[in-house]
Order: sequence, then structure tokens, then C-alpha cells
Amino acid sequence: MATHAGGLTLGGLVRAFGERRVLDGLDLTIAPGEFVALIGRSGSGKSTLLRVLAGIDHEVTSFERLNAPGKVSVVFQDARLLPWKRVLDNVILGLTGPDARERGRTALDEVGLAGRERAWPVELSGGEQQRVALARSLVRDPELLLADEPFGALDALTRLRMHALLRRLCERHRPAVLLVTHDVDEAIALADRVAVLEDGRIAADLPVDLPTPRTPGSPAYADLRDRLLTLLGVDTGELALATDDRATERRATEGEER
Ligand SMILES: Nc1ncnc2c1ncn2[C@@H]1O[C@H](COP(=O)(O)OP(=O)(O)OP(=O)(O)O)[C@@H](O)[C@H]1O
Repeated sequence: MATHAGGLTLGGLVRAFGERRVLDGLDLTIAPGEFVALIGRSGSGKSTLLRVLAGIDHEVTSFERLNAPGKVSVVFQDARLLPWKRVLDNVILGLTGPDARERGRTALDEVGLAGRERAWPVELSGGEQQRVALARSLVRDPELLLADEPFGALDALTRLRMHALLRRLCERHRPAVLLVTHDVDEAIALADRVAVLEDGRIAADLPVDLPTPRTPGSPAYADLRDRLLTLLGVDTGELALATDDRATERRATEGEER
């Protein structure tokens, strides 16, 4: 499979809504094939950044440097499939060339949906629809994959399966990836680096130097998780107490049930 030359270099990006600079001189670099997770408090501008990079938001106030690859794919929280087109036709939407259908079939096979080419989107579960959205992105062989909370609407088990799938696909296709997520564990599970957006800039950028699969529980994992949560303004001491409270509550309930 192709390893792409195109990474992302972004310097001094400003995006204001009226007087308010949501992105305020933001710098971000993603090397070819690198997977960066972007976290930040609600309203910090994560989706705004993604929309700018995806070319959906054209009203960039200014930037100093922008070097983005030509082939960019985007995945959102909702799969955004066309309900009147079958699964395969959704995957190859807009693709031309005699091998488009074959490429679409291969992509569906890669996301575990071989045999569902002729299904209608409505016949698929939420997780399956998101697999179709991934296939639609990857069939375009993107140099940059932008993902905005792509697993946010899925149940915990499906989300874990999708993590494994996305890692596999990224290892094979090697696009540069920018994944927006609220979930610190998702960021650690998937990314090479985690960037924290605050006050319109990347306030911290931490490498994830953990062996894979990254299972919570190791001291290094816990340390990174704590650092990221602290950067997000979460009091990890309070969080531990809340977890203890829940465990105590659970033990009490289990005790009652016995
Ligand atoms: N079209 C718009 N007009 C005015 N303000 C906007 C517009 N789009 C976004 N904003 C503002 O920009 C800020 C950043 O929004 P954005 O959706 O990028 O945040 P976010 O970090 O993705 O938030 P969340 O984690 O809650 O999804 C918010 O205060 C939002 O109100």
C-alpha cells in the first residue's frame, strides 16, 4: 500500500467569529503517516479547526503557513450516508474510473462489510454505517484523514472495535490523521501524539510513548492520562474520589442483591 508524502504544516491560523478569535495564531504540524489526536474543552475550537482544514469553512481570517495535502477525507460523528443509495454506491460516490466498483468492494471488505454492498444504509446498525463512512474515506486513498468525534455516537464495545479497525486501517494506508475527540482514553489508544487546544492555540503536545496495545492500568498510561486530564482542567483527585464513590455504591448495591 502507498505511503503518502503529504503531511500537514499549519502556522499562525486565525479564525474569528465577529470579534472573537476562536483560533488565535494556531500552529500544528502532522508528519506523513502520523496520527494526532486533538482534545480540548467544549467550545475550544476543535471542530472549527477541522472544518477549516476540511475546506468546509472557507472564511479563514488569516494564516502564515498552510501546507496541506491535496487528498483529504473527512469522517464525522454521523455517517452522513445518502439513504437513497446502496452501500457500495455510497462508498464510491463521486469516484470515476473503470475500477471504482472494485475499489469500493475492496474497501468494504477491509472494514468487515463484504457482502453488504447492496444493502441500504437504513438496514445497517450505527457502527456498520460508520464502517461504510470509513470505507468511503479510505477508498479515496487520502493523504490526510480528518475525523471529528467519529465514534462519539457508538456504544462502548462498538467503539473499542472501531478503535482496533481504525488503527489497522491507518497502519496499512498510512494517512496523516487528525482525530478530534472528547475521550482521553480514545486519544491515548490511537494516537502517536495528543495535542491540547486551549485559548485558540495548541497549548500542549504530548507524545504517546506507550507500547501497543495500550491497556489502561500501567503506571505510564495512568501518568499520561492524568497529565492530559489536568491540561483539560479536570481535577484528577476529585475524579479518583468520584470513582471510589461509584465503586462503594456498586459494592453496596451488589451487597443488597446478594
Ligand atoms: N458559525 C459560527 N458562528 C459563530 N460562532 C461559532 C460558529 N461556529 C463555531 N462558533 C463558536 O466557536 C467556538 C468553538 O466552537 P467549536 O464547535 O469549534 O468547539 P469544539 O471545541 O469543537 O466544541 P465541542 O467539544 O463542544 O464540540 C464556540 O464558542 C462556538 O460558539
